[in-house]
Amino acid sequence: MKITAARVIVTCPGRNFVTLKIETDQGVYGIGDATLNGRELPVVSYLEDHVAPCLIGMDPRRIEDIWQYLYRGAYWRRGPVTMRAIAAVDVALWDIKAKMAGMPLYQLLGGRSREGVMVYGHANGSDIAETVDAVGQYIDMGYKAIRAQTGVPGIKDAYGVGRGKLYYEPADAALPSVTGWDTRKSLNYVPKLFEKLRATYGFDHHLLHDGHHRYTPQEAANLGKMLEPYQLFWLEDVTPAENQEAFKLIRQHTVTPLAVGEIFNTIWDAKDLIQNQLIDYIRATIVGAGGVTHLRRIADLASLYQIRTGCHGATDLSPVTMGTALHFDTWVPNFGIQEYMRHSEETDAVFPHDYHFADGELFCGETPGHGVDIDEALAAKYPYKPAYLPVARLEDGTMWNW
Ligand SMILES: O=C(O)C(=O)C[C@H](O)[C@H](O)CO
Ligand SMILES: [Mg+2]
Repeated sequence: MKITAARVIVTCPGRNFVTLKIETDQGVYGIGDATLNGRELPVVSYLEDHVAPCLIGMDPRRIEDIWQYLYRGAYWRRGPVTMRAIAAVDVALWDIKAKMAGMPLYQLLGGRSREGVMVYGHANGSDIAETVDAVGQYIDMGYKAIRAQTGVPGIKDAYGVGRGKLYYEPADAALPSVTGWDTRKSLNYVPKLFEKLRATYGFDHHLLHDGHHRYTPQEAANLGKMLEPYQLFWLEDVTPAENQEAFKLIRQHTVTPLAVGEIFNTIWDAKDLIQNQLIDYIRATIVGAGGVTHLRRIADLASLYQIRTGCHGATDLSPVTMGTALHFDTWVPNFGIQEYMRHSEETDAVFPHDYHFADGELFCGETPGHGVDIDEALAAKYPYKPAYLPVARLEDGTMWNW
């Protein structure tokens, strides 16, 4: 069996997606996602110019060997561009293998560990009152877990506060828009949101919050401590994770569970945090961390330390990643939760899929493969449109972490 073509499809049904389609001499094809939000085109070139020529003629059943060929063979290891390209190939090959086996992907991984996959949705508002209402709407829709982000008086466009309730999309401008940040104002305001949420809805639902890399380790520890009475499911990316020693300080001061990893690319980014038990949830996902083959290794390492998975699932991860992640989540023994930001109707139409939402959970389908396809004719109607993530500045103009 041989790979005959590896084509990259770029489409923008409301936002940009980069998709790889691998075709074989037996008529079976596989689909993988390679989207890198705000920096899409280098991955297109990496795949078209440097990966596709090597794949032609290879045996698509040799998933592990092809993964090692692309990882070791590039010499230049790791990084978001390389690892997204590898992820796209890996997912397309798992799709092919599962289709050939006539099985849904989770069966090849080891079979079902659970029926549905608990997801969390994004509730946001411009202030506490609006965010409390938004959380109520998610509770009414059946969600068991909700991430709450509020605008903060005096901060321009705080992270996580979108315009619509269900379809938040941060990459919204042809050049990066400038948002604001003020740690003092945020530390004064965010705990009040969770106080109000628990007073309004009680403690039956899981609540989550994303610090989006904004706080220093000391401020992060302070926030974690202030949030303890509200029993969060997790506090995410509360400080940047380049210096992983920083998490020791946070850990010493708070029992609020910590989640990190949506920007991690490999097991090497996560290894020290996992082995030192400095986090509770690992957020790496299929498209970011080298596909199913590599994410499985990260999850297995995490399981040794009772750390659970919480795959990134923002809208910049295409339905191909979401579908594949759901098969992964259905199998992985140390599953924690899956992020679920809904895609727009246009995106769902370009990527027909068999997963569905019910009662706060997502369910992968039983179609052989990962269950997500691409309608190429429809995709062609939505050409690539430059879109950037915002940047953040402090009041005095200093650049900060968005
Ligand atoms: O979903 C989250 O937790 C995020 O932090 C979303 C990211 O900002 C988004 O995926 C960046 O492209
Ligand atoms: Mg996040």
